[in-house]
Amino acid sequence: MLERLIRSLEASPVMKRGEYDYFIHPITDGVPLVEPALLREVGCAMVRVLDLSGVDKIVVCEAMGIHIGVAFSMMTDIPLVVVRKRSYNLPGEVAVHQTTGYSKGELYLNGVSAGERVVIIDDVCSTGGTLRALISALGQVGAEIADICVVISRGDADIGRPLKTLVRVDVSGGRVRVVDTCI
Ligand SMILES: O=P(O)(O)OC[C@H]1O[C@H](OP(=O)(O)OP(=O)(O)O)[C@H](O)[C@@H]1O
Ligand SMILES: Nc1nc2[nH]cnc2c(=O)[nH]1
Repeated sequence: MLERLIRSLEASPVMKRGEYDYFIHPITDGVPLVEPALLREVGCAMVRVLDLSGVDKIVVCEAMGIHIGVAFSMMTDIPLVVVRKRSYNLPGEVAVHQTTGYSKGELYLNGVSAGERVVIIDDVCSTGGTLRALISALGQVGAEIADICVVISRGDADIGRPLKTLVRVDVSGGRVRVVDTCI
């Protein structure tokens, strides 16, 4: 089922961001372009693996969660919340710190209330810093996290909760290899 994703990942270029080996792929970077068939394949797989029972909202992070979140929201009719990298100073906004393998910044959550049931989706989990920040922000507003899924995992980050992954990759020697798939 994930043939397009697997084929395109194994053709991904890898570049250095400082010491970090960073792969470049349409789903994780939006470049050179995002094929609708690839986006559909990812969206359909996420619909199959995620537990959506009673879910009120989908939570994604700017920027590379957005296209996946839009596809998933249109397929499931569940509203989408985008966690932003700048503040809107709206009442109840929650700020958390994000650290990745190559960057640091702040994330700002709006639009989720206490008691709401959400799923988190994202393009990739590497150090887990982004997912831990999202989990912390959702905990601070009192939301219930029903499920979490990323398209691609690299490494074995501990996010303190179960994480579903469409494909696991190894990035070494300047290459991406798919080592496991969930379906
Ligand atoms: O597991 P981690 O080490 O946290 O890495 C994963 C995060 O890295 C990327 O986000 P990034 O903040 O680089 O921004 P972008 O989505 O704007 O490219 C990606 O979209 C994930 O959210
Ligand atoms: N595109 C891309 N995004 C990432 N986010 C965390 N690691 C990576 C990576 O290697 N490539």
